[in-house]
Amino acid sequence: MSLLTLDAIGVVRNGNVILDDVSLELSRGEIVTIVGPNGSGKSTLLRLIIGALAPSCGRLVRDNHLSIGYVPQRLQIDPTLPMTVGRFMALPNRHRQSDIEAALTSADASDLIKRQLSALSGGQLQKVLLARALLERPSLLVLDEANQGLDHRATAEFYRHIDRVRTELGCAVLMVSHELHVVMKASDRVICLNTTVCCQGHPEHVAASPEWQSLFGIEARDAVAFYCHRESGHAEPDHNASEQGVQRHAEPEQNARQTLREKRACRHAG
Ligand SMILES: Nc1ncnc2c1ncn2[C@@H]1O[C@H](COP(=O)(O)OP(=O)(O)OP(=O)(O)O)[C@@H](O)[C@H]1O
Repeated sequence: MSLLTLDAIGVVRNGNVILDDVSLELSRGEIVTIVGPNGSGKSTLLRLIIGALAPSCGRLVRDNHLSIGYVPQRLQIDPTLPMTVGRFMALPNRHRQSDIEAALTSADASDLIKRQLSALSGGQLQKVLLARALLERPSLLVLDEANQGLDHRATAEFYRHIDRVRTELGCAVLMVSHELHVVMKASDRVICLNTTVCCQGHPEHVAASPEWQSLFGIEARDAVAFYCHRESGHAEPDHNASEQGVQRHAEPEQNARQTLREKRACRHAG
């Protein structure tokens, strides 16, 4: 059974359609990334999933045992509020000190436990937020641009950590990121959102799809292909989206498929 099912979800705010006809499913153990341009509805979709926002239409079904750990895009901290990282980790639910220390160590943030929250750098704060989200051992970890502020090396370690978390907890991971080439390599499935779901599937196939290229350009495709190729040692990346690897949802693409079928029919006929 899926952890989470969204069926034809729409969100309208102040007369603006922010999400339209969004359907998706999430299962335990998978890492799924939502990509899309600025203002395409990614954070709204995450807020809907964590229950901070109600859909205007459609159906959202959560598994009875679903528990969500959420790492927000940003956290406003009052600089006058005295609050150490250790204290912050114990809110709102109490945890054993040993569990807090283990979570911070696992997020490479053990040296921050006595520091003031308001004095952390952006990258340090993200590590602490991730550690706190994992304390609850969620069945779904939701990350909204959680690698913001991390340098190149810390970002690579961050995604290795997410992969370990997925294995250890068996949870699903749903994340949003603009670091397309890095985040896509770390994902099992990519969902390309632009108010509605344009296409979804295996990262390399999505990056090679026409919908992706019309949103992000050829350069983004090549950056992803190069990165995947270099990291995996695979043979030459396939720039032609395979029909198995990517599900598209745009009308022009249906026309393209039709043309493809016609071409194949011609080839067979010839
Ligand atoms: N309460 C609201 N009322 C009206 N419009 C809103 C509201 N909340 C968000 N929007 C609009 O919805 C659109 C999607 O916003 P959202 O923050 O979900 O996008 P995003 O894909 O996460 O963007 P970014 O990549 O820039 O973080 C934006 O145009 C935003 O201005």
